[in-house]
Order: sequence, then C-alpha cells, then structure tokens
Amino acid sequence: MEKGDKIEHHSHKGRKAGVGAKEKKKDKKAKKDNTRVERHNHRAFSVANVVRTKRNIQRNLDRSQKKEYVPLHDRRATELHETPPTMVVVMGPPGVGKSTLIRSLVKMYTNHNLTVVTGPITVVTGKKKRITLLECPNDTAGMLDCAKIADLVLLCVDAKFGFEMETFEFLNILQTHGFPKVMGVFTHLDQFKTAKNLRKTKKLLKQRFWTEIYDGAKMLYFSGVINGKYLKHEVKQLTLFISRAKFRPLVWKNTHPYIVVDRHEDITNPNDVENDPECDRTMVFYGFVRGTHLNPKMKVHLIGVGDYDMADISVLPDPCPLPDKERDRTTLSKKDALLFAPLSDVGAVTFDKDAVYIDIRQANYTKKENLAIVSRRKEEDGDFEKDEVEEEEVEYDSDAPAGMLKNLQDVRTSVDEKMKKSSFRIFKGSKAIVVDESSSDSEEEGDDDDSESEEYDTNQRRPPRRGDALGDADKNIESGSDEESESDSGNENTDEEEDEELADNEVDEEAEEEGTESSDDEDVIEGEGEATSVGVNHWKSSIAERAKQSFLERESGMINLQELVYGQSHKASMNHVGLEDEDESSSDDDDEFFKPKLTGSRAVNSLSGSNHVEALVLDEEDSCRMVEAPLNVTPWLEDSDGCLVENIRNKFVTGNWGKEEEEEYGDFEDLESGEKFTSSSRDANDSVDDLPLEGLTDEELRDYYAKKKAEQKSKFDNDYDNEKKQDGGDMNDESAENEYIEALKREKEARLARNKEEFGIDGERSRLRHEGFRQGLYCRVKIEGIPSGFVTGFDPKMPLVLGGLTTQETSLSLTRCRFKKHRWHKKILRSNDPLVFSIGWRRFQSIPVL
Ligand SMILES: Nc1nc2c(ncn2[C@@H]2O[C@H](COP(=O)(O)OP(=O)(O)OP(=O)(O)O)[C@@H](O)[C@H]2O)c(=O)[nH]1
Repeated sequence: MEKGDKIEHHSHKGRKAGVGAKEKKKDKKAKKDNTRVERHNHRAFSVANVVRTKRNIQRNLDRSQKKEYVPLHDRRATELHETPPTMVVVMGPPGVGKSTLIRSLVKMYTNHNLTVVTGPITVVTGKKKRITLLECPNDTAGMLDCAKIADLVLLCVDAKFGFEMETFEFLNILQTHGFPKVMGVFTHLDQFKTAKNLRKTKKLLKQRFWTEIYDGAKMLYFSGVINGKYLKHEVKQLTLFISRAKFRPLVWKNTHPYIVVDRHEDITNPNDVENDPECDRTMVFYGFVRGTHLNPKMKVHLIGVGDYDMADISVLPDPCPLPDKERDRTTLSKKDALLFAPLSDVGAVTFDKDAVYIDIRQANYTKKENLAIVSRRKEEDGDFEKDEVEEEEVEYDSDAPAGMLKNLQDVRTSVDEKMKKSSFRIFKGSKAIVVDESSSDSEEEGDDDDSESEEYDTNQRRPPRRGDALGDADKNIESGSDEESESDSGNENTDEEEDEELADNEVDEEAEEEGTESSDDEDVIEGEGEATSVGVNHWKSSIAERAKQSFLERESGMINLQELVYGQSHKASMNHVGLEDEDESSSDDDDEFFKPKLTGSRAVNSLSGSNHVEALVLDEEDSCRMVEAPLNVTPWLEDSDGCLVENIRNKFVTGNWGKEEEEEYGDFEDLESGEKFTSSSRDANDSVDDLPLEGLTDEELRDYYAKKKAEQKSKFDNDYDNEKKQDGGDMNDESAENEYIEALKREKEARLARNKEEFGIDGERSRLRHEGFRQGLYCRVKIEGIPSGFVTGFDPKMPLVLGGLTTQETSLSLTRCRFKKHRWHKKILRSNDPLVFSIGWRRFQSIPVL
C-alpha cells in the first residue's frame, strides 16, 4: 500500500435495540422538540481516588522507564539469507538432560535421530531461520567461550535438584560478558510424586530464576522422557519460543568477527609428522563467519591456543543452506529441514575444498580368502559357521569399478616390472625387442639389437598419433604376442585382422576369468609365458602406455618459463655439453637417428653454435636485474649546473626542506572550486593564526584557545542542529530521534544496495577483498604453526572458536580493570590468589599482585 492511500474501515453501525438505542432515540426526540436539558457531570472525568491514581501513574511511568534502553547500532546482516545461524547454547549441570534436549530438538526439526551429540549442530528451522545448537561443557574455560559466542542460552535445570553451582557460575560469567537472551528449561518434573509438591517447587524455581535473570524471563517445564526424548508438545513449545526470540546486538559481537569452528583438519605433510611427531601443524578450520566482517589480513585468536595470522581464507558453499527463496511456501518442508553436524557423525558425505569424502560404511571389497584375520577371529568367537551362511561373496563385473578393485588385489608384480619383461617386434620376422636389457640377452646379440632397443626408446618419446608408427607398434605388440602364444599352441595365423580379433577375444575371456580366478591361478598364468601375461593384464599395460604418452605430450607442449626468461640453468647447460660430448664420441659408431633429441627450447638453443654460447653466457647468473654497462659515476660528481648529486641532495633527510620545497611545488589551483593557491596566500592564511600567539602570556594564550574551541563547538552545534532539523522537521525530541534512527537504517540499507549493485554478481571476489568476509559466509581458514598438542589433546566437546582481533588488541596495551568478589567466595581476595582472566577472546590463569 502506498503511503498516501487511505485505509478503508467499516463504517460505524449504531445500536438499533437495547438501552443505548432507547436513550439515543429519546435524546434525538428531545433535541427535535427543543426540550433537551444540557447536563454536566463534573465528576465524570475527574480523579476519584487521588492516591490510587498517583500510584497508577507512577507505576506506568516506572514500567515504561524499565523498557527503555540505549539503542545499540545493530551490525548484523540485514538480509536474512546472509545471517549466520543463531547460536543456541544448551547449558546445565551434568546429567540434567542437555543431550536429551538437543536430541529432541533435532528430532523435532529434522526428524533425524541423533546418536552422538558433539560439536556444533546446525539445523534449518524455518524458511528464513537456522540455529546452531551447542552443548556447553561444565568447566570454566568452556563456559567462558560459550558466553562469548551465545545468542540464546537454554539453561537446563533439574527441577528435582534445584539450581546447582554450575548454573550460578554460568550466569555470573554471562553477566560479565554482556548478557545474551536466556531461557530456563526445567527437566525431571516427572519425578515429583504429588501435584502439590510440583506446584510449590515450580513457584519457587520461578521466583529464583526471575531474580537471577529478570522478571518475566521465559521458562519451560519438561515432564518426562519417552524413547530418550522429551514430550513432543513440550519440545514444540520450546521451538516456538526459539523462533520468536529477539536478540539484542551485544557490543562484543558487534565489534568482533568470529568463527565457531564446525570441524577442522590437520593438513600437515605426513612426512614431517613422521619425522617429528611434535612438529608444528598446518590446520584448516571450517565455520560460519559471525559478528562483523572478517578481514583476511586480520590476526585471529584460536581460543586456548594463541594468536595467528590466517595463511589462507576462502569461501565454501553453505553446507546447510536455507531453502530456495523462489519457492513460494509458507511452511518449511521436511526435505528442506537440513542438518549439519560434522562432529556428531551425521550423514556420510563430508565436503572439503577440493574433495568430497563419502563414508561407505559397510561396503567390503576384500576377497573372502583375504579376510583370514576376520574369519579367524570369528572362529575364535564360535559363530563362524553362522556368519559363513549369512555372508555370500558378491561377484562383480570385471569392468565395473568394484570388479576392477578386486582385480587389483590379485596383482603380484608392478606395472614397471611387467613393462620391463614385455617385448615386441616392429617388423614381421624381425627379432623381438625386450625392454630390460639386463634381463634379456640382447647385449650378447651385438650392436644391431642395441640400436633396435634404442629405436624403441626414441619412438616411444614421440607423441602418438592415430595410425602412427607407435599405434602400429601397439598392434604389433598384440599380434606379436599372439603369434608367440599361438605358435606355442601350434596354430599359426598370418592374417593381421584375424589376429587382432582373436587377441581381443582372448583378452576379454581372460579378463573375465581374472575376475573369478584366485591369485594362485594368476601366478600359474604368469609362469606360462610373458605373452600370456601381457594378454591377461592388457588393460593394465595400456594404462602405463597411455600414461607414458600423455606425459610425453605434456613434456613436448610444456614451456619452461624460467628457461625462456633466464636462459638455461648452468647445471642444465653443463649437462648439455656433457651430453653433446658423449654424443660426438658415440656418433662415430651410431647413426644420427639414434641421438637423444632435446625437447622444446633446449633443442632450439642447441641448433647453432653461437646461440649455444649466448645461452651459456646468459646461464651464468640471473641477468634481469643487472646493469649491462658499468656504472659511470662522473656525471654524478661533475661540478656544474646539471650535477646529479646536487639535484637530488634535497630529496634526503639531510637536505634543506625549507622554502625551497614550497617553491618547488609553486602555485596550484583547486580544480573543483576554481580557487587559486599561491605560496604568498598560504603564508597570509598561516599568519592569521600565528599572529596573536606572539608575545602572549600563558593566561591570554589559554583564553585564546578556549575562545577558539567555543567557536568551533558552536559552529558544529549549529551544523548538527540544522542537519537534525532537516531530517526530523519540527518534531519533538523523541520522534525526531526515532526518525533519525530510521534515517540511519535507511541510509545503511541504501549503502548496502549500492555496494551490491556496484560489485555486481561477478564482483564477489573484489567485494570480499574490500569488505572482508561478511557474516553468514561459510569459510575455510588455514592456519600454520599450530602446536602439536592442539591436535593430540583435542576434545570435541570443547567449543572451538576463532576470534578476530582488532588492531589495538594485537599491540601491547594497558588495561584497567576492577575485581568484583564472587558472592560465594568467603575470603577476601589477596595477592597471589590464582585467578582466571577472560580478556577479549583470550583467557588465561594468573596470580596477580593486588
Ligand atoms: N526421568 C527423567 N529422566 C531424564 C529427564 N531428562 C533427562 N533424563 C535422563 O537423564 C539421563 C542423562 O541425560 P543426558 O541428556 O545425557 O544429560 P546431559 O546433561 O547431557 O549429561 P552430561 O552429558 O553428562 O552432561 C538420561 O538417561 C536421560 O534419559 C527427565 O526429564 N526425566
């Protein structure tokens, strides 16, 4: 509806029957007849009871006064899909039912039965709402951390037991950390035997709770557990309270960015850890950015560990996104009610920056005969036979991934070894070439064979093409091997095509056999002859071949930038010389054809002798920063007008920075206002301020400054009032203030919209660079140099928080603080009494001197 539009209301319908209607009729008639007597009831609107009215007025004033608070600038995201999940901390003494409460809430929201409740659990609770549930550990450190990050605290209290030490401790901690919203959850109500007793206890608990927190704080009563969860309608009521709760922006969270870590990973090089198990670790932390913008250059404090610079921070896709905005639904469907609890063992998929891990719990591809240990154990347990019947080995297709995985288990020799043993012949009737010269007797056969094997090498280095010699050679491998195998069996086949078909068939058959045959059979086949083994492991050898080809392709296509810019390295060039020398000596007896070819730029360099020499000269040192000609100092020292030393003398600290500098800059013109500034005008301006100060006494000087300050203040006040008048018109103070706050809000929204428009959809990266990582983004933060103790002593029950540090928090500073004695600490606090300090994100224990 537009602002100017009038709202249509139902018109008033007068009474047509009853006393009121009768009276009205009478009055109308009297008015008509002019017999109406004007009556005035003096006491109608006067105060009947002065004292009571006074009290009433005072009470109303007090109540409205209580509701007033200093408005805090809310820096939380305005757009709902950008807000991070609300942090709901569940706190209470041990055994009070915290885990049961979280389990019940998760079941209510997502219909998922949680077994383990550890770490932060994020749940989509509505179309525009998410919450993160976190169980607060029962130690001071954990409580301190939770108090800093909580938006809402569910304070669990065992009603049968009453308030316990932990609850009061936590409330105390909350008070000193800026009080977040607190709701009371009273459990174990089913353990009261009489209703009267229950009613009495409820009343007592309520009074105590309200005095601890504030009058009217929300409380819920949970009466009993069914199937390990609280009653459905009671949990439903709690979810309603959670979704309706309004959170005040707390000062600390308004000024500090932080990440409550969902999960973390140790990405230290395993070799380093093996060499030194105590070595510093590189770790990545995952979580939503909360609070304010997290600047990548900011220092962060990993609570309980120390201050660190972020080695890397990047945005990841939201693991628990809000449902699609486009879908026009009023309620949240169960499908959209997502759950993300990486430490609680929910779901099988884990996302990393560049990998997705799927936990395939039960799948087992190990062959049955290899499960010796398992079966032995079962035998020992005595239920071997029973399980035997249950578990039947599944047969997989050898082409399917599972089948290939099983085949891999049968491999006894590596691909390299097989390649060494393999042989092929290039021309029909020529001798087969064996790769491994030492194992074959090619050495004994003389130079010809050597050259053949070399030819094989050089041919191999060429990138393959369809129908190329290598492709032919491939065919030859197959045909050659077939021939051999067939010659063994006595069937000679000269037709190549037939050979290929046959080979294919054989490969297929043997591959099929391979899937079912045991490893012993495989060994027998290998023993029968190499030709057969080539056929059996055909797909494996082709893998090696393909890998080799792709490597060669990459090798030839690769441009070495370092070589392009700096020439070849000295070592490399020395190698070339060595190689060439060797070649020269060997070229006497070998053909040109069999010379090892240099690839890429090396080959170009070695083309001509002069080029080669040039390359060698370049190779000596990094030449890009060197001055080619020797430095000529004479023009610097010449005693003339153009003397360089004199020209730059004043650029240094020792130079004359007086008038010369001003003269150097000369006059300039303000292009916007068109005003011209000359050095003389500047002098005049300066002198106005400077003049009265000369020869003044201290008293006069003080007066002079006070006057100047008053002038400035009045000027500011005028400007400010004008601004306020413009914003609020001639309204009274309160409405003007409201209007002012509204104007600020509007301005903020407009600024956000402008920023968004400016950066556009594709400008996300530059937005992150300029703004930092805004709240609600799911980030991955890499931190280096974390002590090994953090990994070894990690307790998933303790909340892990990465808090952003402002600049003044990273520098050495003096803090003034006051101590308040704990209400139950009987003794007077003395020097050297150990205290736990919580200053900003940091917390530590110390023995202060008071
Ligand atoms: N009868 C009854 N039993 C409850 C109630 N709430 C929780 N329990 C039981 O209390 C036991 C402890 O509950 P948990 O949820 O594990 O308590 P917790 O606070 O997480 O305990 P810690 O993890 O040790 O701190 C469980 O066996 C629950 O079934 C309740 O309202 N009534």
